[in-house]
Amino acid sequence: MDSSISNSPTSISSSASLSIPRFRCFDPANFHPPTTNPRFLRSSSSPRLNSTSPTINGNGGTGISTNSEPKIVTGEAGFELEDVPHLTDYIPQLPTYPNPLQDNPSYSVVKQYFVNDDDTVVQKIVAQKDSHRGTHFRRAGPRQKVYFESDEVHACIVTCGGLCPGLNTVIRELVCGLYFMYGVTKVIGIEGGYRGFYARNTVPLTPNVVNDIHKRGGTILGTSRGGHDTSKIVDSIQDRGINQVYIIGGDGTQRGAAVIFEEIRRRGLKVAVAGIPKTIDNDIPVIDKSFGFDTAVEEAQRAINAAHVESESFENCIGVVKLMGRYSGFIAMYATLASRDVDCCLIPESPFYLEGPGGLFEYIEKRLNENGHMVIVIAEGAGQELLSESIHNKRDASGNKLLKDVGLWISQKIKDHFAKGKRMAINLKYIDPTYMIRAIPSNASDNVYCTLLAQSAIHGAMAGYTGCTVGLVNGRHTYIPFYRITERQHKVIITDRMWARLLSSTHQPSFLDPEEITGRKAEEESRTELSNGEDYEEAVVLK
Ligand SMILES: Nc1ncnc2c1ncn2[C@@H]1O[C@H](COP(=O)(O)OP(=O)(O)O)[C@@H](O)[C@H]1O
Ligand SMILES: O=P(O)(O)OC[C@H]1O[C@](O)(COP(=O)(O)O)[C@@H](O)[C@@H]1O
Ligand SMILES: [Mg+2]
Repeated sequence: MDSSISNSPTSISSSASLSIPRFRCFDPANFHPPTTNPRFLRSSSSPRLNSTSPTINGNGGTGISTNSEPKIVTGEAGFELEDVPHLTDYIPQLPTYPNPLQDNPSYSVVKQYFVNDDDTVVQKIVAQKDSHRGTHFRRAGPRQKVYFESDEVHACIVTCGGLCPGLNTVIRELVCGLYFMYGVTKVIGIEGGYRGFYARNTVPLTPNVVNDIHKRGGTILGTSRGGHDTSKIVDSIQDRGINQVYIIGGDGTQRGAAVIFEEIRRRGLKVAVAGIPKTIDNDIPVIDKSFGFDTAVEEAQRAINAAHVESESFENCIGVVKLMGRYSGFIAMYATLASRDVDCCLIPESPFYLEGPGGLFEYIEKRLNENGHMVIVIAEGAGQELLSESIHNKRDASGNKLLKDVGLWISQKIKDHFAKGKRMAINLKYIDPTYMIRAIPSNASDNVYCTLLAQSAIHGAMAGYTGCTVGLVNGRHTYIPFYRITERQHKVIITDRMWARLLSSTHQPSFLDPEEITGRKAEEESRTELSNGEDYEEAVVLK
């Protein structure tokens, strides 16, 4: 990267200081969407960047964009930056201040502490000789200039959706990071999720208050589903004089954060909105892995171990463990791979069947005959189509489909099958640790991860970035536009090598006939081509 190029938001707000950057602006006339992805369709008729903007930042210092269409900047060799919104996109001429970190004794020893404003992180790291450089995200980290003075900041933190190990650590590190890195003392907690903005009191958060909370599971702020009333939430933000909003939650929460950001932008408020993605299911795309996931997988080992001990101790015994995973089976897959005691892992992405050749019952009988016991791990969203006769259309307050209890269902089906005609006398021990794996404090490595996520969010908000979430991409912290992580779910790809590793470790049947496998491979391949390798990339990030 040419170091003489200045693309900082500061240089943008003073158009006189603009230098010629090597990034080309988006040119709709020459742009051919590589995919049917809605973000491209949405913006195909209108420039995503001010066409006079020569920099990778904000509004380019030349005009105010009136909506928040994706900010895509293209460059040489297929380089594409999916940039995030900046406060200067809709509030020009914002003053900047030197980053107080430069006077912080702890950080003064760091050689190059501030991140270059034009640093980006590539999404697809496996490349071939002639590969296009592909999608990039803005690198997270502290900037030399900030858009808030320390005593001007009034931050709030909210946690939404289901629990996940590490929520308290993120809260702690947001409070401590704001306080110790940027001298921000006004931080409040919004209680009980989104509805807390307008229906509950707030709690003042100081380093003292949050000092020990990372040792506890859950969230000290409470959480909820539903209750997202955008205008009431933004009214509350405005009335309370909040100017930095830190929102910790999953895909639903980030969708909510995106509309809050749009409303804030519409009202022209100097309020930075930063998301921190939370999902125990690891179902958020783009990012390497969500915080708390490792902790959950580790805790799941205890349940699997118990199932193994039980099943080993009784004749023809089957231990069944149900784990979380509504639409994505990552917890079940990783817990299975880690344990080595699991004989069969069933996930939502891999349809299975019970009866007949190649079915689950046949496999169970075979394993019991060979080994006298077996362990089955089932993700809560697996096999829901088999329960269809009893499927209802109930949804939770956030609109998520309520699942039937597949653990109980499959346990009963197995019992009935072997009881029928006295086929085989079996024992079955069903363990449902569902909430136990998410209600615990995060482990050491998740704690460090949470710290970095919180700090990235703070650096971004202080630097004026908004309307984005922080996320680890190929081991680097980045700022990712909201739409990018809410547009689809991250799922296990069963034609990928990781699932093959699982099949070869458990020796379970794939439950797919060869024709189906070929069909699925072709489907995955065409999806990979269409999306310029993004799905493939998503599938491999956890390898
Ligand atoms: N499309 C949406 N628009 C606005 N708010 C949403 C949307 N989807 C979910 N939310 C809100 O986000 C919060 C959390 O969503 P939920 O799906 O329960 O959990 P998660 O964020 O973990 O996926 C809820 O308060 C819900 O009302
Ligand atoms: O019973 P609850 O609290 O709705 O949570 C159950 C759901 O929460 C999850 O753990 C995670 O879901 P979210 O990421 O949407 O919070 C799912 O696996 C599970 O279906
Ligand atoms: Mg969700």
